[in-house]
Amino acid sequence: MPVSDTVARDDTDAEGDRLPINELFASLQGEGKLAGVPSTFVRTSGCNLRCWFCDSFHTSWEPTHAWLSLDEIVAEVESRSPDHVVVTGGEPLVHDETDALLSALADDYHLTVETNGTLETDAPVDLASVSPKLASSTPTPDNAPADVDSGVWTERHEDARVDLDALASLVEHAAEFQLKFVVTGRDDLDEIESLVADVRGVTDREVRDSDVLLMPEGQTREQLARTRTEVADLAAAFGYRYTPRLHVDLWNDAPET
Ligand SMILES: C[S@@+](CC[C@H](N)C(=O)[O-])C[C@H]1O[C@@H](n2cnc3c(N)ncnc32)[C@H](O)[C@@H]1O
Ligand SMILES: Nc1nc2[nH]cc(C(=O)O)c2c(=O)[nH]1
Ligand code: SF4
Ligand SMILES: [Mg+2]
Repeated sequence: MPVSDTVARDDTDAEGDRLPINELFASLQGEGKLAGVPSTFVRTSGCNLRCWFCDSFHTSWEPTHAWLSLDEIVAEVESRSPDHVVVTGGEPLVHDETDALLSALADDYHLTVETNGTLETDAPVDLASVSPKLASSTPTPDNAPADVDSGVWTERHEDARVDLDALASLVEHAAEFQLKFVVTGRDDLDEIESLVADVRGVTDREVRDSDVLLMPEGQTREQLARTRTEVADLAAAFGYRYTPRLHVDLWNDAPET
């Protein structure tokens, strides 16, 4: 089961702003331009979307978490050795307190934010890792995770999954950015081309083809083995960058990897 379904920590009694934390661990960045870089991951719980394929089920469809104060989160980050921190989720930007966490870490760490691109932030970010969601991510009664009534979420997800203003803001705000698309097959490429053109149309910042990353859909080694060669071939054909999912290859996306 990718990401933690039980939470090792208790809710805090400490004073101050808090965030719902599903897991916090050191690993290697598995995805994107910084793949392979030792990084501490802070995974918040809660999301405004419901991708059918979400590899973090216990932060979206069925959130589990402990509430930790920002001071406790910073202390847990400081107790680990990486100088890169990845704030992810769930969708980290649904929580106002995420901005305060980023500000508290900014002087001492390289900060990546993994976001679905529907929300903005004013906080310091070194790499905005933006993963806009395509039509192929939308949950239906057939593909949604078991025991979930997807009817409501089909419409809510479809309505919310692309926000060009938020995408422009994220691309302009961070020191660096990447647009990291989850690709399920050739049919996704027309929408990616159209969305990249739309983003280029709403920002003055240059969006190079090398800022566009194609990532194969797959939560397990077996699933990835079925998708990655086609996605790599599509990246080569369209001139975009391919990103592996190293944590799936190496650890089969076990919790805290
Ligand atoms: C769990 S999400 C959390 C951050 C944010 N909610 C988002 O979607 O970007 C982290 C990354 O995993 C990707 N992802 C989620 N499920 C996936 C899957 N089944 N296959 C490939 N990538 C996936 C997301 O697109 C995103 O880039
Ligand atoms: N190793 C590793 N790299 C990652 N890069 C982005 C991740 C995420 O869940 O946001 C992730 C993750 O869960 N594990
Ligand atoms: S936006 Fe991210 S966390 Fe939310 S459901 Fe999709 S992949 Fe999961
Ligand atoms: Mg992950």
